[in-house]
Amino acid sequence: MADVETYIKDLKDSIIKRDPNQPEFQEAAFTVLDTLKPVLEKHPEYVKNNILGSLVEPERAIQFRVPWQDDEGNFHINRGFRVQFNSAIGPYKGGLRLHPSVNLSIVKFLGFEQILKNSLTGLPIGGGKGGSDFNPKGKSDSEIMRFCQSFMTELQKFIGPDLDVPAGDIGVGGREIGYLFGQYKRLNGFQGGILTGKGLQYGGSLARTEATGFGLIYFLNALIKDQKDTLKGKTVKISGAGNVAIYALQKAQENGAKVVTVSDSNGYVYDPNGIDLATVKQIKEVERGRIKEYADKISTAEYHEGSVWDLDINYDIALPCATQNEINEDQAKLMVKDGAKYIAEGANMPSNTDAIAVYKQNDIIYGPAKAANAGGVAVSALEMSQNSERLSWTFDDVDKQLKDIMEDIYQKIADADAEYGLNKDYQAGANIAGFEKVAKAMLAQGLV
Ligand SMILES: NC(=O)C1=CN([C@@H]2O[C@H](COP(=O)(O)OP(=O)(O)OC[C@H]3O[C@@H](n4cnc5c(N)ncnc54)[C@H](O)[C@@H]3O)[C@@H](O)[C@H]2O)C=CC1
Ligand SMILES: O=C(O)CCC(=O)C(=O)O
Repeated sequence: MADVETYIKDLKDSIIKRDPNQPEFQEAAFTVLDTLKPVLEKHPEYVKNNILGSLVEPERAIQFRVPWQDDEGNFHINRGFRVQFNSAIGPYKGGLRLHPSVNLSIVKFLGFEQILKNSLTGLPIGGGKGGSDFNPKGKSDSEIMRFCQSFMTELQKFIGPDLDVPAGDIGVGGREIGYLFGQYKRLNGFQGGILTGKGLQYGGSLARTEATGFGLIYFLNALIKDQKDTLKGKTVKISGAGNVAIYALQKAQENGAKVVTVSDSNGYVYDPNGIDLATVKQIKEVERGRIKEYADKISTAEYHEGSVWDLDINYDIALPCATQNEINEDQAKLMVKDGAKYIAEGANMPSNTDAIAVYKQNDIIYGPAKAANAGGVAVSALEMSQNSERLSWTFDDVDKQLKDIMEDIYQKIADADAEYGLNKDYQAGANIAGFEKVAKAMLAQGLV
């Protein structure tokens, strides 16, 4: 049997050889492989049974054509994906992303992260992810509807309430889930459990809209409390102005923090008086506008093109809630210079590998995405439970369960950190705690 170092190195080499053009997937997989070394030392059976070899290879990766017609009658062809990565502990579960950057590498990195994230929730859900390189920006409602109908016409062959349950991600919110659900129903009849993030009138869960952002703050609170500190009075930078960012902003403010930035892919607003939540909701949720418009409405705010992580101000907490690799090494160094003490990731893989090294070298306490943003998928799993029992729970009931789950996730990763002597390396703690449950299930189920 290979020693652990050689085993990991051979696995990385085989990933590079098989998938040379998948940098995002390599980044996600290599980070996990590197942090699992202490578990493999303790559990040689995982090496003997090549559990990690199975973990990094999706059970199934589906790619399909998505034809749709725009309002002027032109024909377009996009590419759709669903990667069903791992079903060891439950049906595949994870969102759908609509963004021009979507390709197999991005869907695989997201699906891979989802395996360990879903495991951390303690709920019976496996990992998957999907999406398309369709760009929803500037499209009319009818174009979005026609695209979603075409996408679901193909996707419906591969999903089911006990098989694979997609949800939203970048570019997929309540409107898109509604169109996707409608098309599924037209083809197969009403089956509430085939998607989550549904409207409240047809099987959605209260608090799913808020779940990822609220969950991020529940997680952050647990982490900060453990450092004998508090969120109250802290200055916070948030990136993004979508679903995750908006509800992180709301809950951070409810906890007495001052959030001074939000952003989109064009630029960011900095409001030293604190961002006005209602204005952001109006621009992004109602008008579907650009964040630049915030500065037209609020006189204390400045708008700048570019990345919010290049803004040089003193602050305490970073909450990246936009997209992958939005923070690089130099931006992480600026974070250190600006006095930030904590980072908790609302987006998936927003910090690149070099940025994470800077956090660790400078004692910035780092809450990694797969733990910090697990609230969305956790409430999705609660939506699945409500669909199965044909009941709807109250907002407070779901919110309370969400809070408990996020605190439990923090405890699991802190315990793993302590057990393996990781010295507050919560990234390794999250990977280890998420992996152990999946690995035990995979081992029990044999070579499948
Ligand atoms: N919606 C959910 O329940 C969950 C989402 N996430 C992750 O959170 C992140 C945000 O997702 P959502 O808020 O759902 O999407 P969304 O579509 O509602 O919002 C995305 C936001 O990020 C901004 N953005 C996109 N690309 C950007 C770029 N290159 N630079 C700066 N800003 C950019 C957009 O302008 C928008 O404000 C993603 O990484 C997603 O995978 C993670 C867990 C659950
Ligand atoms: O709610 C879900 O199933 C999707 C959540 C998701 O895509 C994520 O956690 O990144």
